[in-house]
Amino acid sequence: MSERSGQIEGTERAGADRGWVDRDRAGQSGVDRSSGAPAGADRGRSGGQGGADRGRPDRDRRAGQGGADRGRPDRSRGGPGGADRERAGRPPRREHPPVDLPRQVAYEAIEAVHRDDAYANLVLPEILRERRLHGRDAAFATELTYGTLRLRGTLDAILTAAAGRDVARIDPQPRDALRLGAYQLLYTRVPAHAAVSSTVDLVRSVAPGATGFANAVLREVSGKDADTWIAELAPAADADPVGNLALTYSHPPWIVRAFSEALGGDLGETTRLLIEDNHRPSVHLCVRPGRADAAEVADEVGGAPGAFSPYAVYLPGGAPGELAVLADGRAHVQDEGSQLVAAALVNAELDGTDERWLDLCAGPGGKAGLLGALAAQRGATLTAVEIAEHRARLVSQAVRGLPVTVLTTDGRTVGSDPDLPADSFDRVLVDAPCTGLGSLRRRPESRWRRQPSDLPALTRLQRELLGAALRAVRPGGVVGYVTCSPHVVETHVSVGEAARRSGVPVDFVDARPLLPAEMPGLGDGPTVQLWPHRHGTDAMFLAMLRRG
Ligand SMILES: C[S@@+](CC[C@H](N)C(=O)[O-])C[C@H]1O[C@@H](n2cnc3c(N)ncnc32)[C@H](O)[C@@H]1O
Repeated sequence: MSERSGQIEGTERAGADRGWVDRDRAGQSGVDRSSGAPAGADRGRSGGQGGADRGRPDRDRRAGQGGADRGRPDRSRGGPGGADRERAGRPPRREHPPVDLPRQVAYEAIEAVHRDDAYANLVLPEILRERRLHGRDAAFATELTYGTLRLRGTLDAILTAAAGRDVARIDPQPRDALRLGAYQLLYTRVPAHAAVSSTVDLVRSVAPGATGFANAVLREVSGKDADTWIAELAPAADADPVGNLALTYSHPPWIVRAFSEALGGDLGETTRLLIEDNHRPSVHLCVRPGRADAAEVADEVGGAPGAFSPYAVYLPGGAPGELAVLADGRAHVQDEGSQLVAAALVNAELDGTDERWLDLCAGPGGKAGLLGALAAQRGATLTAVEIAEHRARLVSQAVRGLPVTVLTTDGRTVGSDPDLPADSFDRVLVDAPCTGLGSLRRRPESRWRRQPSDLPALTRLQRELLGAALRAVRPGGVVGYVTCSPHVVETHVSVGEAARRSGVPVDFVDARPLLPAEMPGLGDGPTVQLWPHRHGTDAMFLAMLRRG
């Protein structure tokens, strides 16, 4: 038994070469802070959700929908909530056959993601806390939740075949239970009888009428292993390579196509990326320069210094928990790739003044935290702009004690807002709202939620924000354009269009020397694309521009 499978019951899996199962196996609460949503479509995925919101997107809060009235699953089943109901004078729920708690928790998290548009990395820790699930049980619940959500595409194809009808025609509750059951059967070492009987118990408790159906479908699923199902169901690789990869590695075809295009059509490398996307990455800390040293913090938290960023520490488990180093502001949670692209802005050479820095899309404040700490060391100040109020509040918290002014406004108002004068900043970062396709590892459901139809509005915003940045920067100053998406429309096309339309002279700066010298696989320049499978980071894109 491997080190990993020793941590939780029966999760060593079939198909190890596909990297389907989380490697770190611990509860993740490291919310990825490197991406955001456009104004008006802000899904608030990077925090700011109070406990009552159960990790649902902000639009729910704006619509005034409280958690309790959204028909969330009844937490009294098998948990402490039952006694609460009685104390509150409400009738106890009908007793159901007991469902073991880790699977119940995983089911509730998956259901909340699909029914309420919740984010797994926000809603799961909350349910774990409510249900007081810790240690191995919490790790097992996390594994089941993340794995089932990631592999939904493949699982649905298999369930469709096994059920003899499209999963879309199965009611949502038994459908989610079946996904959870099929995941255990095909991708974990949970014994088949345990996977089937626990799932049938679950279905009996949430959709009693579907119990027999679920039993029959799971028995059909259990008749073949994952590889055999995939060989039967995936389109032939030579006739439809994208369709084959999409089904085999559980990504929507449009995302496979986008990755392949960004990787120059190299399907071997695309495959490695898809495999990496199905792993859960470790949580990275950014140790703030001037406040602490990465090697010391690595010792303190039992982690390892990052491979590339001088500020990075890799945490050993999946969850940063209540680390002192986070509480006292010496570090924040941030993917190493995000650290590298923020630091690259500061590494670019400048002639003349170097005092006024601008972060035009700052919420929730990961890069502003690092830029603010670097500004403090260099005697500069940072203006951090964020359009969404709650995210601007997060920025203010993130930059406490640093020479940073937070403005809650539209970054496109450069030139008309007196706080954002044109031609005046020495360094400007545009960490643009994007599809977030570069951080699918951290958000298991997002590959199914994002749609190609999201692209036009996002790319328009990206171009407008980069145009504003090019107005804000002084002649000779530098602008860093960053996305946590490798989609070429959001990277090369957006940058090219914005530069062309800006009306100011702009030159590309080779971004590669602005990253650590030992970093492999940075391509031909002048832009840089980081990759999970090459660098262990999110797929951050960086273009560095100098205004003439
Ligand atoms: C990718 S996220 C930025 C992540 C951030 N730099 C960090 O490292 O934590 C993009 C942010 O831009 C904000 N945004 C969207 N439209 C904006 C606009 N017109 N002006 C300013 N901010 C905007 C979003 O609300 C979101 O918080």
